[in-house]
Amino acid sequence: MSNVLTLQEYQAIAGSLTLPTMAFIDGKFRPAASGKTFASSNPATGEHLADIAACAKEDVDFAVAKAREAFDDGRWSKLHPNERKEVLIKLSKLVLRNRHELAVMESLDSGKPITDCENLDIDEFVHIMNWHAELVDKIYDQTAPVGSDAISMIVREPIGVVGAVLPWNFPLLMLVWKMAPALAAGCSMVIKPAAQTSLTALRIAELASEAGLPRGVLNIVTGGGAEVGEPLGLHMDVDMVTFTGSTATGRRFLRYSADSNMKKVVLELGGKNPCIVLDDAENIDYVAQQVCAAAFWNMGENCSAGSRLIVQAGIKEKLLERVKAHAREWKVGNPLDPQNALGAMIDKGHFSKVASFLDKGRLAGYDILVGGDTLEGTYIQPTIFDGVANTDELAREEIFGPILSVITVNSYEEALQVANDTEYGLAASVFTANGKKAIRAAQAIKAGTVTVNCFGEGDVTTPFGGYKQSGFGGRDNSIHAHDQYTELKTIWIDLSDSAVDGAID
Ligand SMILES: NC(=O)C1=CN([C@@H]2O[C@H](COP(=O)(O)OP(=O)(O)OC[C@H]3O[C@@H](n4cnc5c(N)ncnc54)[C@H](O)[C@@H]3O)[C@@H](O)[C@H]2O)C=CC1
Ligand code: BAL
Repeated sequence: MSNVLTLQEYQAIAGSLTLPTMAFIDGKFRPAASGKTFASSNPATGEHLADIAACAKEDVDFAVAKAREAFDDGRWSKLHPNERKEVLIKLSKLVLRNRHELAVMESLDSGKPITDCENLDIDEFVHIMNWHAELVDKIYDQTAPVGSDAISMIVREPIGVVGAVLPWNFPLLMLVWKMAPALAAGCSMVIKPAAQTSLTALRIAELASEAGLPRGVLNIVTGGGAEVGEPLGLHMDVDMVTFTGSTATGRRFLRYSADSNMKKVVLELGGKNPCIVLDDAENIDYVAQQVCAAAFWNMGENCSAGSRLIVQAGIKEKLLERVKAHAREWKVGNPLDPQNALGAMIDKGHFSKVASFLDKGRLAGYDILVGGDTLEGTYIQPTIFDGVANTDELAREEIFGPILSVITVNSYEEALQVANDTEYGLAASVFTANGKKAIRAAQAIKAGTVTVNCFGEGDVTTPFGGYKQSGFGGRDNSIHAHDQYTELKTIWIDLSDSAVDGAID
């Protein structure tokens, strides 16, 4: 069932929103200790949205202290799993009750199209939250096969205080990817949303409190990367940091960890993902739709965007004809208008970066099959460049915009070689009617997720993360995500007759 309203209804909601502006620490909205704020604006219109607390190290220290206090006294970490589950499911219900408000807030803050905010971000938030909540009272610990003279229990304990540093491209979704498993496992959190997109994280924290999440368990500290992200990464009392964002910033978190308390670090980073279409692919119209979705969905502001189309020469002409037709269906414009599939780029700086790749493509003399221009404001046309070599800058850099580079290959083997010729390894898609080739390709491609005859990222049941410089230390989603917010402990109990208190009369 679609939950989408009309443009007029969304505009009315936008006009009546009360936007959160303060950090959320120890169960309360609070200004930054310095009293400073930063301006947050609507990327589609440039209009001022809110002045948000510009937090810094002392706010991070306060939030971590409160998260630690909450963790250590067990108000959440030691609750019966069933009680944690109930609070998180209540949060999901509150999200659904406030869905239109949250969807509009997300769209205004990020430039994302409202239909995606409604049908993807909100629905997935709820689904993922419920899945992890439901998991925690159904999983069991283990015992090891150590013989009859001992019992050896292998138990999982929540890891402690988790710092999460989030990107701006999927504010709600990245929040729940981190927050659902960490909270379900019993951790306390200090979360730093991207400065461009703080609003929905703050509102979720408020709803979580309404759902019964004890104070101090979920803290949202707003502000810049250097001011908030860095002190969180360097903090001596944070047990783990989970990060999604650029590879360059991810690298910093490894250094922060090494320079502080060797906290666990999980990184979900960039991608330059291949979409391989082999000569024997069938249902070309569907393949073309998927190629476009891979390249253009979320304005290409997506770590798993299929930004390299690696096509075998024999099918190229037929495929590109359909790809061009489908690319033109991706309407760009006002994110609040449900007619539009693409909204605005996140900010002027990022818009200029993506636009510079349009210039580079023109200068390089590639064939522009579709688009190639910016539109008034911070909009970029879905663009397809043909004739790109895999060694060219467009095929190597993560552009994070709706630009597809077409690379032609002559064989299956060449397709795989080109697909793997990248520093990244997040995701890949392969289109072929030959099952054996599909499986061999999926095995050969060095990427965390390989989809066959479709584009996608899996779902909450499947781990998401990268090989090579696309990821480090763990995965989002699935039971593996749950596990990474826990420590493994062995408890060995000696039952032998010589054990201290073990003799049986
Ligand atoms: N993998 C992904 O999902 C994402 C990839 N990117 C890529 O990164 C490029 C640059 O975008 P940015 O927003 O600058 O990404 P970024 O990786 O710098 O930002 C992500 C998060 O890290 C924080 N951060 C920034 N500098 C930090 C520092 N020194 N210490 C600690 N935290 C810090 C930011 O405030 C934000 O919360 C994009 O063009 C895109 O290619 C950006 C966002 C998400
Ligand atoms: N596509 C979900 C993860 C990301 O873009 O960062």
